[in-house]
Amino acid sequence: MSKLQIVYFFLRGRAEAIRTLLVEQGVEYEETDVMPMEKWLNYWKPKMAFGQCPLLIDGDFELVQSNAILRYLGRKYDLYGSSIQEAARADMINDGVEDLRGAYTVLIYQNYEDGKDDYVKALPDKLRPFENLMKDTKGYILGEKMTFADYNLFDLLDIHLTLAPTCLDTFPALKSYHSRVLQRPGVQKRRNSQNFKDMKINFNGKE
Ligand SMILES: N[C@@H](CCC(=O)N[C@@H](CSC(=S)NCCc1ccccc1)C(=O)NCC(=O)O)C(=O)O
Repeated sequence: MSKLQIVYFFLRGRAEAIRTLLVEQGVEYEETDVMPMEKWLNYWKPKMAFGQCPLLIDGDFELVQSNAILRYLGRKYDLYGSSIQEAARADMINDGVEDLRGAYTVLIYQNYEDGKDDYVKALPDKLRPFENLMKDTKGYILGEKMTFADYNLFDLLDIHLTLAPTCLDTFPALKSYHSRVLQRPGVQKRRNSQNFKDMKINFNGKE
């Protein structure tokens, strides 16, 4: 049985939630760096359905779109709740994560110097919905068991704590949630790995 393979840039970016899920679930995987840029542009990019990575290779099955990859792994490793309503709640929150991740990506790659102050000022209004959604849970998005969406929400909060270290200070549920996920043994295993420590968050080094 060949190992799962992640094809992406050597950075956290849109693959970190995937890596953390796999490490914590005890699933071994190999990582393929798409660089140098010539290799990305001439070899890997043309292979990608939408011209972008990450790509997950699972035997003869290949999947792009980071959220589709997370949902696939959620189904594969029983990280998608126990009912259609629970699955839908995980989907809803993951879609909310994607909305904020998209805004973060625009800031980082298109408007960092001029846009950071306004982004950080507006951040509480973007985080409050997550605080309201998480304040009554028993630990994670669906209660006591992690879901694929928890790995994405955790990564989203984590990269925002780098951007704005006090951004969770007025959101106690999110602050305790972030710490709770961070302290999970599998998450610690990922975070303490040299591979994680060597990776920037974003391609341009801005964070
Ligand atoms: N909806 C997709 C988006 C994937 C995506 O944006 N991938 C980026 C990498 S992830 C990311 S946050 N990209 C933003 C900026 C960036 C550009 C180039 C290299 C690395 C990062 C990519 O493949 N860029 C290279 C290219 O388009 O030729 C998903 O969720 O997987």
